Amino acid sequence: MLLEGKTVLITGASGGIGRAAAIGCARHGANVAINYLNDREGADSAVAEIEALGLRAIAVRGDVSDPAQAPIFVQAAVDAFGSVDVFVSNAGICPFHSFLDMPLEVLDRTLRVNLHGAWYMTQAAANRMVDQGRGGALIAVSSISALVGGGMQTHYTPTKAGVHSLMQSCAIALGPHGIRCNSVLPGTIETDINREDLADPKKREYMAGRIPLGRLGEPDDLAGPIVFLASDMARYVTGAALLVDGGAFVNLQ
Ligand SMILES: NC(=O)C1=CN([C@@H]2O[C@H](COP(=O)(O)OP(=O)(O)OC[C@H]3O[C@@H](n4cnc5c(N)ncnc54)[C@H](O)[C@@H]3O)[C@@H](O)[C@H]2O)C=CC1
Ligand SMILES: C[C@H](O)[C@@H]1OC(=O)[C@H](O)[C@@H]1O
Repeated sequence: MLLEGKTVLITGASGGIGRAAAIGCARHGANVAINYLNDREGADSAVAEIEALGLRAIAVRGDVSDPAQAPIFVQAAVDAFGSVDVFVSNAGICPFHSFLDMPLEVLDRTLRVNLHGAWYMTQAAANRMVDQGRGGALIAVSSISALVGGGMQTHYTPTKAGVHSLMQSCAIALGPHGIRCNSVLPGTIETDINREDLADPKKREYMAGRIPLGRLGEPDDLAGPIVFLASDMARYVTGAALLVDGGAFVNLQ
Protein backbone atom coordinates (compact mmCIF):
# COMPACT_ATOMS: atom_id res chain seq x y z
CA MET A 1 0.00 0.00 0.00
CA LEU A 2 1.85 3.08 -1.24
CA LEU A 3 -0.88 5.70 -0.74
CA GLU A 4 -2.57 4.65 2.48
CA GLY A 5 -4.53 7.53 4.06
CA LYS A 6 -3.86 9.89 1.14
CA THR A 7 -6.44 11.87 -0.80
CA VAL A 8 -5.92 11.84 -4.57
CA LEU A 9 -7.71 14.21 -6.96
CA ILE A 10 -7.84 13.39 -10.69
CA THR A 11 -9.40 15.37 -13.52
CA GLY A 12 -11.18 13.72 -16.44
CA ALA A 13 -11.36 10.44 -14.59
CA SER A 14 -14.68 8.95 -15.73
CA GLY A 15 -12.82 6.81 -18.29
CA GLY A 16 -9.49 6.08 -19.96
CA ILE A 17 -6.20 6.87 -18.25
CA GLY A 18 -7.80 8.99 -15.51
CA ARG A 19 -10.11 6.23 -14.44
CA ALA A 20 -7.31 3.64 -14.43
CA ALA A 21 -5.19 6.01 -12.34
CA ALA A 22 -8.07 6.58 -9.89
CA ILE A 23 -8.58 2.87 -9.37
CA GLY A 24 -4.81 2.25 -9.22
CA CYS A 25 -4.48 4.85 -6.45
CA ALA A 26 -7.40 3.31 -4.53
CA ARG A 27 -5.76 -0.12 -4.81
CA HIS A 28 -2.87 1.49 -2.94
CA GLY A 29 -5.10 2.79 -0.15
CA ALA A 30 -6.08 6.29 -1.35
CA ASN A 31 -9.47 7.95 -1.22
CA VAL A 32 -10.15 9.53 -4.60
CA ALA A 33 -11.99 12.59 -5.89
CA ILE A 34 -12.90 12.25 -9.55
CA ASN A 35 -13.59 15.24 -11.76
CA TYR A 36 -15.66 14.51 -14.86
CA LEU A 37 -17.21 16.53 -17.67
CA ASN A 38 -20.26 14.70 -19.10
CA ASP A 39 -19.99 10.99 -18.45
CA ARG A 40 -21.90 10.72 -15.16
CA GLU A 41 -22.34 6.98 -15.61
CA GLY A 42 -18.60 6.41 -16.07
CA ALA A 43 -17.80 8.56 -13.04
CA ASP A 44 -20.37 6.77 -10.88
CA SER A 45 -19.06 3.37 -11.91
CA ALA A 46 -15.48 4.42 -11.06
CA VAL A 47 -16.73 5.55 -7.63
CA ALA A 48 -18.52 2.21 -7.18
CA GLU A 49 -15.38 0.27 -8.16
CA ILE A 50 -13.31 2.21 -5.63
CA GLU A 51 -15.91 1.71 -2.89
CA ALA A 52 -15.88 -2.01 -3.64
CA LEU A 53 -12.16 -1.93 -2.78
CA GLY A 54 -13.11 -0.55 0.65
CA LEU A 55 -11.95 3.03 -0.08
CA ARG A 56 -13.98 6.19 -0.50
CA ALA A 57 -14.57 8.21 -3.66
CA ILE A 58 -16.62 11.15 -4.90
CA ALA A 59 -17.44 12.34 -8.41
CA VAL A 60 -17.57 16.09 -9.05
CA ARG A 61 -18.85 17.46 -12.34
CA GLY A 62 -16.90 20.37 -13.85
CA ASP A 63 -15.30 21.73 -16.99
CA VAL A 64 -11.59 22.21 -16.25
CA SER A 65 -11.40 25.10 -18.73
CA ASP A 66 -13.65 27.14 -16.41
CA PRO A 67 -11.38 28.67 -13.74
CA ALA A 68 -14.27 28.74 -11.26
CA GLN A 69 -14.35 24.93 -11.23
CA ALA A 70 -10.86 24.42 -9.80
CA PRO A 71 -11.51 25.70 -6.25
CA ILE A 72 -14.90 23.94 -6.29
CA PHE A 73 -13.25 20.58 -7.06
CA VAL A 74 -10.56 21.06 -4.43
CA GLN A 75 -13.09 22.14 -1.78
CA ALA A 76 -15.33 19.15 -2.55
CA ALA A 77 -12.38 16.81 -1.95
CA VAL A 78 -11.48 18.58 1.30
CA ASP A 79 -15.11 18.45 2.49
CA ALA A 80 -15.28 14.72 1.74
CA PHE A 81 -11.82 13.54 2.84
CA GLY A 82 -10.21 16.40 4.79
CA SER A 83 -7.10 16.96 2.66
CA VAL A 84 -5.47 17.12 -0.78
CA ASP A 85 -2.28 15.05 -0.95
CA VAL A 86 -1.95 14.20 -4.63
CA PHE A 87 -3.33 15.95 -7.70
CA VAL A 88 -3.31 14.39 -11.18
CA SER A 89 -4.05 16.73 -14.10
CA ASN A 90 -5.37 14.30 -16.69
CA ALA A 91 -8.36 15.82 -18.52
CA GLY A 92 -7.60 16.45 -22.16
CA ILE A 93 -8.87 16.48 -25.73
CA CYS A 94 -7.22 15.78 -29.07
CA PRO A 95 -9.51 16.62 -31.99
CA PHE A 96 -7.26 15.59 -34.89
CA HIS A 97 -7.16 18.36 -37.53
CA SER A 98 -4.88 19.57 -40.33
CA PHE A 99 -2.77 22.68 -39.67
CA LEU A 100 -3.37 25.05 -42.60
CA ASP A 101 -7.14 25.15 -42.19
CA MET A 102 -7.38 24.77 -38.41
CA PRO A 103 -10.63 26.35 -37.18
CA LEU A 104 -9.90 28.94 -34.52
CA GLU A 105 -12.44 27.38 -32.16
CA VAL A 106 -10.68 23.97 -32.31
CA LEU A 107 -7.34 25.58 -31.47
CA ASP A 108 -8.91 27.68 -28.73
CA ARG A 109 -10.81 24.84 -27.07
CA THR A 110 -7.76 22.54 -27.12
CA LEU A 111 -5.58 25.18 -25.46
CA ARG A 112 -8.27 26.05 -22.92
CA VAL A 113 -8.96 22.47 -21.84
CA ASN A 114 -5.47 20.98 -22.00
CA LEU A 115 -3.32 23.89 -20.90
CA HIS A 116 -5.44 26.51 -19.14
CA GLY A 117 -7.49 23.80 -17.41
CA ALA A 118 -4.35 22.04 -16.17
CA TRP A 119 -2.99 25.37 -14.91
CA TYR A 120 -6.15 26.38 -13.00
CA MET A 121 -6.55 22.98 -11.37
CA THR A 122 -2.85 22.65 -10.52
CA GLN A 123 -2.81 26.09 -8.88
CA ALA A 124 -5.92 25.34 -6.79
CA ALA A 125 -4.53 21.99 -5.61
CA ALA A 126 -1.12 23.52 -4.86
CA ASN A 127 -2.65 26.32 -2.79
CA ARG A 128 -4.44 23.79 -0.63
CA MET A 129 -1.25 21.71 -0.22
CA VAL A 130 0.70 24.81 0.82
CA ASP A 131 -2.02 25.70 3.37
CA GLN A 132 -1.88 22.17 4.77
CA GLY A 133 1.88 22.54 5.21
CA ARG A 134 2.85 18.90 4.70
CA GLY A 135 3.87 18.77 1.04
CA GLY A 136 2.24 16.73 -1.69
CA ALA A 137 2.57 15.49 -5.24
CA LEU A 138 1.37 17.06 -8.49
CA ILE A 139 1.38 14.92 -11.63
CA ALA A 140 0.54 16.05 -15.15
CA VAL A 141 -0.52 13.58 -17.80
CA SER A 142 1.61 15.01 -20.60
CA SER A 143 2.56 12.86 -23.61
CA ILE A 144 5.26 11.49 -25.84
CA SER A 145 3.80 14.29 -27.98
CA ALA A 146 5.59 16.77 -25.72
CA LEU A 147 8.79 15.49 -27.36
CA VAL A 148 7.75 14.73 -30.94
CA GLY A 149 5.30 16.22 -33.41
CA GLY A 150 2.09 15.17 -35.11
CA GLY A 151 0.96 16.65 -38.43
CA MET A 152 -2.69 16.52 -37.34
CA GLN A 153 -1.85 17.62 -33.79
CA THR A 154 -0.29 21.09 -34.19
CA HIS A 155 -2.81 22.47 -31.70
CA TYR A 156 -2.40 19.55 -29.28
CA THR A 157 1.34 18.85 -29.01
CA PRO A 158 2.15 22.35 -27.67
CA THR A 159 -0.34 21.76 -24.83
CA LYS A 160 1.41 18.51 -23.87
CA ALA A 161 4.83 20.23 -23.92
CA GLY A 162 3.15 23.02 -21.96
CA VAL A 163 1.86 20.87 -19.13
CA HIS A 164 5.27 19.29 -18.64
CA SER A 165 6.81 22.76 -18.64
CA LEU A 166 4.22 23.71 -16.01
CA MET A 167 5.41 20.82 -13.82
CA GLN A 168 9.05 21.85 -14.29
CA SER A 169 8.37 25.43 -13.20
CA CYS A 170 6.09 24.30 -10.36
CA ALA A 171 8.88 21.98 -9.16
CA ILE A 172 10.93 25.11 -8.54
CA ALA A 173 8.07 27.24 -7.19
CA LEU A 174 6.73 24.53 -4.87
CA GLY A 175 9.86 22.56 -3.92
CA PRO A 176 10.35 24.74 -0.81
CA HIS A 177 6.87 23.59 0.30
CA GLY A 178 7.78 19.93 -0.12
CA ILE A 179 5.50 19.58 -3.14
CA ARG A 180 6.91 17.37 -5.92
CA CYS A 181 5.83 18.06 -9.50
CA ASN A 182 6.29 15.51 -12.28
CA SER A 183 4.84 14.38 -15.60
CA VAL A 184 3.99 11.06 -17.14
CA LEU A 185 4.41 10.92 -20.92
CA PRO A 186 2.15 8.20 -22.31
CA GLY A 187 2.74 6.87 -25.83
CA THR A 188 -0.23 5.53 -27.77
CA ILE A 189 -2.79 4.24 -25.29
CA GLU A 190 -6.10 2.91 -26.59
CA THR A 191 -8.86 5.12 -25.20
CA ASP A 192 -11.79 7.20 -26.42
CA ILE A 193 -9.42 10.02 -27.39
CA ASN A 194 -7.97 8.05 -30.30
CA ARG A 195 -10.72 5.49 -30.99
CA GLU A 196 -11.57 7.06 -34.34
CA ASP A 197 -7.94 7.58 -35.37
CA LEU A 198 -6.97 3.99 -34.55
CA ALA A 199 -10.07 2.61 -36.30
CA ASP A 200 -8.05 2.99 -39.52
CA PRO A 201 -6.32 -0.42 -39.72
CA LYS A 202 -3.27 0.99 -41.55
CA LYS A 203 -2.72 3.70 -38.95
CA ARG A 204 -3.22 1.22 -36.12
CA GLU A 205 -0.73 -1.25 -37.61
CA TYR A 206 1.80 1.54 -38.19
CA MET A 207 1.51 2.85 -34.61
CA ALA A 208 1.73 -0.64 -33.07
CA GLY A 209 4.70 -1.46 -35.34
CA ARG A 210 6.69 1.46 -33.87
CA ILE A 211 6.57 -0.01 -30.36
CA PRO A 212 9.46 -2.27 -29.25
CA LEU A 213 7.30 -3.90 -26.57
CA GLY A 214 5.01 -5.04 -29.39
CA ARG A 215 1.61 -3.64 -28.48
CA LEU A 216 -0.36 -0.44 -28.08
CA GLY A 217 -0.79 0.74 -24.51
CA GLU A 218 -3.83 0.27 -22.30
CA PRO A 219 -5.00 2.73 -19.61
CA ASP A 220 -3.83 0.48 -16.79
CA ASP A 221 -0.23 0.80 -18.07
CA LEU A 222 -0.27 4.32 -16.61
CA ALA A 223 -1.59 3.35 -13.17
CA GLY A 224 1.73 2.05 -11.81
CA PRO A 225 3.84 5.02 -12.96
CA ILE A 226 1.27 7.49 -11.56
CA VAL A 227 1.06 5.65 -8.20
CA PHE A 228 4.87 5.62 -8.08
CA LEU A 229 5.21 9.36 -8.68
CA ALA A 230 2.41 10.03 -6.17
CA SER A 231 4.08 7.95 -3.47
CA ASP A 232 7.02 8.38 -1.13
CA MET A 233 8.88 5.86 -3.30
CA ALA A 234 9.49 8.94 -5.48
CA ARG A 235 10.27 11.25 -2.56
CA TYR A 236 13.39 12.76 -4.24
CA VAL A 237 11.86 12.91 -7.75
CA THR A 238 10.65 16.31 -8.91
CA GLY A 239 10.61 18.07 -12.27
CA ALA A 240 10.93 14.71 -13.99
CA ALA A 241 9.23 13.28 -17.08
CA LEU A 242 8.49 9.55 -17.13
CA LEU A 243 7.91 8.11 -20.60
CA VAL A 244 5.34 5.30 -20.58
CA ASP A 245 5.33 4.37 -24.26
CA GLY A 246 6.54 0.79 -24.67
CA GLY A 247 9.77 2.22 -26.08
CA ALA A 248 8.17 4.07 -29.03
CA PHE A 249 10.18 7.28 -28.53
CA VAL A 250 13.61 5.65 -28.72
CA ASN A 251 12.74 3.50 -31.72
CA LEU A 252 14.54 5.27 -34.56
CA GLN A 253 15.71 2.19 -36.48
N1 LIG B 1 -4.58 7.90 -25.19
C1 LIG B 1 -3.36 8.30 -25.56
O1 LIG B 1 -2.74 7.73 -26.48
C2 LIG B 1 -2.69 9.40 -24.85
C3 LIG B 1 -3.37 10.25 -23.99
N2 LIG B 1 -2.69 11.26 -23.36
C4 LIG B 1 -3.37 12.16 -22.46
O2 LIG B 1 -4.03 11.41 -21.47
C5 LIG B 1 -5.10 12.18 -20.93
C6 LIG B 1 -6.31 11.29 -20.79
O3 LIG B 1 -6.75 10.92 -22.07
P1 LIG B 1 -7.30 9.48 -22.42
O4 LIG B 1 -7.60 8.72 -21.20
O5 LIG B 1 -6.40 8.90 -23.42
O6 LIG B 1 -8.63 9.83 -23.22
P2 LIG B 1 -10.14 9.91 -22.71
O7 LIG B 1 -10.87 10.64 -23.79
O8 LIG B 1 -10.61 8.58 -22.33
O9 LIG B 1 -10.02 10.78 -21.41
C7 LIG B 1 -10.02 12.18 -21.41
C8 LIG B 1 -10.94 12.62 -20.31
O10 LIG B 1 -10.90 14.03 -20.19
C9 LIG B 1 -12.23 14.48 -20.01
N3 LIG B 1 -12.36 15.86 -20.41
C10 LIG B 1 -12.29 16.39 -21.65
N4 LIG B 1 -12.52 17.70 -21.61
C11 LIG B 1 -12.75 18.01 -20.31
C12 LIG B 1 -13.05 19.21 -19.62
N5 LIG B 1 -13.18 20.36 -20.30
N6 LIG B 1 -13.22 19.16 -18.29
C13 LIG B 1 -13.12 17.99 -17.61
N7 LIG B 1 -12.84 16.83 -18.20
C14 LIG B 1 -12.65 16.84 -19.54
C15 LIG B 1 -13.06 13.56 -20.89
O11 LIG B 1 -14.42 13.62 -20.52
C16 LIG B 1 -12.39 12.24 -20.61
O12 LIG B 1 -12.95 11.61 -19.47
C17 LIG B 1 -5.27 13.38 -21.88
O13 LIG B 1 -4.71 14.52 -21.27
C18 LIG B 1 -4.45 12.99 -23.09
O14 LIG B 1 -3.92 14.11 -23.74
C19 LIG B 1 -1.36 11.45 -23.53
C20 LIG B 1 -0.67 10.64 -24.36
C21 LIG B 1 -1.26 9.57 -25.08
C1 LIG C 1 -4.65 11.04 -29.10
C2 LIG C 1 -3.42 10.47 -29.71
O1 LIG C 1 -3.64 9.19 -30.20
C3 LIG C 1 -2.34 10.33 -28.72
O2 LIG C 1 -2.24 11.49 -27.92
C4 LIG C 1 -1.01 11.59 -27.53
O3 LIG C 1 -0.63 12.44 -26.76
C5 LIG C 1 -0.16 10.55 -28.16
O4 LIG C 1 1.03 11.02 -28.58
C6 LIG C 1 -0.99 10.07 -29.27
O5 LIG C 1 -0.76 10.87 -30.42
